Amino acid sequence: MTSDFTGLTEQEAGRRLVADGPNELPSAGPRRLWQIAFEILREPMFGLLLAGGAVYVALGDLVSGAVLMAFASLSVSISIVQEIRSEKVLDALRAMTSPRALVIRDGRSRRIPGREVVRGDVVLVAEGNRIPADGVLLEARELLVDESMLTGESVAVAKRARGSEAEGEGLRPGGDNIPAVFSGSLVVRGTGVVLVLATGAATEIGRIGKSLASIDAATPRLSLETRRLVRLFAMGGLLASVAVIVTYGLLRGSWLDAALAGIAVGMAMLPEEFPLVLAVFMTMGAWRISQARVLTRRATAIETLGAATVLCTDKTGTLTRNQMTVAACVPADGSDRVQLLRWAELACVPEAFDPMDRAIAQAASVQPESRSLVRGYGLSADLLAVTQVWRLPGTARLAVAAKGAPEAIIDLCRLLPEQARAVRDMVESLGAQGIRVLGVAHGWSDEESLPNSPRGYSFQWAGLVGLADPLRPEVPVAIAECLAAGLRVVMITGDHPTTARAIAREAGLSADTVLTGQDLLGLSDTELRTRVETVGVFARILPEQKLRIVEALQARGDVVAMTGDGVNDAPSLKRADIGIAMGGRGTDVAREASSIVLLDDDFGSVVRTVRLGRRIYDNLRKAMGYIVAVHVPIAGIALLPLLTGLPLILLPVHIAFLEMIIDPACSVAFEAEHEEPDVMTRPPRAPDARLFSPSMLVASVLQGVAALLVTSLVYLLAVQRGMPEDDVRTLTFFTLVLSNLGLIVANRSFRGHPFDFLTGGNRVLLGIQVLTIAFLAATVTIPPVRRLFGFGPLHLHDAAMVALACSLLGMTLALLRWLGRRWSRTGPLQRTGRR
Ligand SMILES: Nc1ncnc2c1ncn2[C@@H]1O[C@H](COP(=O)(O)OP(=O)(O)OP(=O)(O)O)[C@@H](O)[C@H]1O
Ligand SMILES: [Cu+]
Repeated sequence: MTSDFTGLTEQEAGRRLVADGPNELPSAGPRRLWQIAFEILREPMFGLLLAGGAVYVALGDLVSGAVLMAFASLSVSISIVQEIRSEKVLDALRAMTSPRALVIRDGRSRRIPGREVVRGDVVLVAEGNRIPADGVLLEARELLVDESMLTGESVAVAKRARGSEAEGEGLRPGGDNIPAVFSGSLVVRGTGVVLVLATGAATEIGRIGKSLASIDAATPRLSLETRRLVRLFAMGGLLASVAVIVTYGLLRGSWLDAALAGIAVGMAMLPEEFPLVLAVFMTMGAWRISQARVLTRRATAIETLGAATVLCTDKTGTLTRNQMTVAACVPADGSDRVQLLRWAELACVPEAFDPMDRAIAQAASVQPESRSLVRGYGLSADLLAVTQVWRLPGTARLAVAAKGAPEAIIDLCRLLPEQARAVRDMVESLGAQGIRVLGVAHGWSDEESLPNSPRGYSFQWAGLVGLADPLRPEVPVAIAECLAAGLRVVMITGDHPTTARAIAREAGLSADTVLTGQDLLGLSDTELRTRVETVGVFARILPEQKLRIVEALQARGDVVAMTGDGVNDAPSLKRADIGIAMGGRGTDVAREASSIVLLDDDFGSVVRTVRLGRRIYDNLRKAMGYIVAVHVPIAGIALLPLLTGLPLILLPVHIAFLEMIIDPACSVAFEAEHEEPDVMTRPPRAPDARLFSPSMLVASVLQGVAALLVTSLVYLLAVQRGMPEDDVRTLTFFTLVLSNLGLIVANRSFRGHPFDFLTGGNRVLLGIQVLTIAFLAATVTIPPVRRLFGFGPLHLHDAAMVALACSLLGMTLALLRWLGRRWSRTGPLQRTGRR
């Protein structure tokens, strides 16, 4: 049918694309620069920096005021650059999720992004597609479309081809049997050829102004958890800062100094890094995953992936290549291979792109003839067979051909028990070699009485056709990796149990227990729940039954990842904790129901994504742990002088300096951290494990307290030795900055070597460490900078003291790490998921 249309030329299409604009709905779109800037300027940290600057100016210290302003604008610029980068990433991902359209241009069919469809394009639509634009139907074959998106009416409507050139213009959605289709509606069944009349905002859906949401950027659980913690810290910071201003003002009388001290405390305790880190990790994570040719449609997927305990995978196309060849033919008695293949070919949908049909057409190598299709019967839940009725040249009667699951064809042919047994034996022996077996039947019919079901014809057995579909080469390794990572892999297929088992064995799955769709019917939900624990292969499963399997697994506490591609898979993909759609083979419906799309349908990508998901989650925890830890000594050193009446150390400039290290360290440096050696050998994280678990908070606070103790020790010793205030500040601040670097190192790896960034393990981190030390050196060697920070000279024995203190801290942190690891090996941290 496609050969009847030539469509537009590429040049013409290009011209129209420029003239009419892309086929997109005006959406919220990417945020503009000023919006990003405005959001950043609303951050309380920026307000504190400004207030600090104002107080310095009021004190007559213009230089410090200006420096604080400079820090403020620097941190705003960094944030803006970061945000623009994330916008770009999200934009690129959005473009990839936009549905594709199969158009005919220059007489050839080509798959293009939906946004490039133009007026006048000829688009082929099939079951599972979203209609990319408004248009009139040139052809329609059993076409049924769901227009609920536009009409709110949930019953799918039938469509027909237009009767004349004039028909089709000005039609509105809704109403049965009209020859027009509309952008955003969904093909539920059948196929059609659409001539596009309107695109983008000119479509019906564009006029309503609805948008097809593509990426859902929400991270409910993580962001909720983070928001709660931020609120807690912010309240604490606010209270502390007010308390400081009041007590300082009352005790020492100088209210401007009091304000500076209060602002410093506020800055020290403000947890502005949490949301920053979450945003950076989620966008960078989506980007990293897209590098593995996998698209995340929901940011939550990254989080959930690491917790998955069961992976339900389909067989054809995911574990196997979906490249079929006819590997065996068993014709009926008195017939031959040529006749069998000829009937098998007649049982195929014309111009099919189903690999089975293609393989059969190729093996049959039929000559073109002037046959015409009279009627077709598709696969249905109660009859796994496809039947076609043809008018052939030279015969008055109609030829009927059917092919499908052998049981279904046996049923259609009403074979005698012993004949049926012989067929089943043959199916078993072919299936045991991993070959998919189809039964073929043929018959003749008289014109007048075409029945509503294939069962209404009288069929003769034609034989069996075996199709080989080899395993993808990467599958056994990928499956072994999943198993090592504590991820049980279960096959769910529509194929025959014997074939399914053979392929499962080859892939390295446990195939000892096979449950069929028939068995499933006889099981109650409770029985199924106990059975799913041991079943490795589900065979002859109807897509609708997948939902029951997913629910049974979830009822046992499993976190289920599940692959799928068909329209009927959508409910189970949606229900699964992580729905994985095939980007190449999959329908738009399946994609929209999934949280992850594999762009090249490669099973190996699932494993790579699990691995990345675990790494991202690990790094997120490390970053969050570091942020908690580092604020303890900063807040402590800001408050200590106020409690003891000793000289003040930290002014807003110092906090700004510290934040300049902390921000990039916790976001980009931790994000770039490489994976733990055991990412894929440890069991999945418990599904209810919190990002901020009490044990993690305790560990971080302990680290922070260690840093605070060491820094206070230096501070108190310096005071006690009667050093001038500037010298005390220098010593203390140096210790604080170096402890900060120590805390980064201590948190960057759970198990790996903490110092391997020195050898190139994490360049970003190395850069940050080097810059920090350089800047620190500048604060004592360049006199104006030194004055700005209120530092004295750093003598050799002072430096030795700092070094000593820092080594002490290093040892304490190493001890804490060791203790933490021991505890996590034996203690409650070692969770293996509910099983
Ligand atoms: N185009 C077709 N022509 C004839 N029979 C078909 C066709 N498609 C499917 N069948 C029959 O229906 C059965 C179930 O098909 P279904 O598409 O549900 O799963 P599958 O392709 O076998 O495997 P998987 O679920 O792993 O993708 C097939 O095993 C086959 O016997
Ligand atoms: Cu901070």
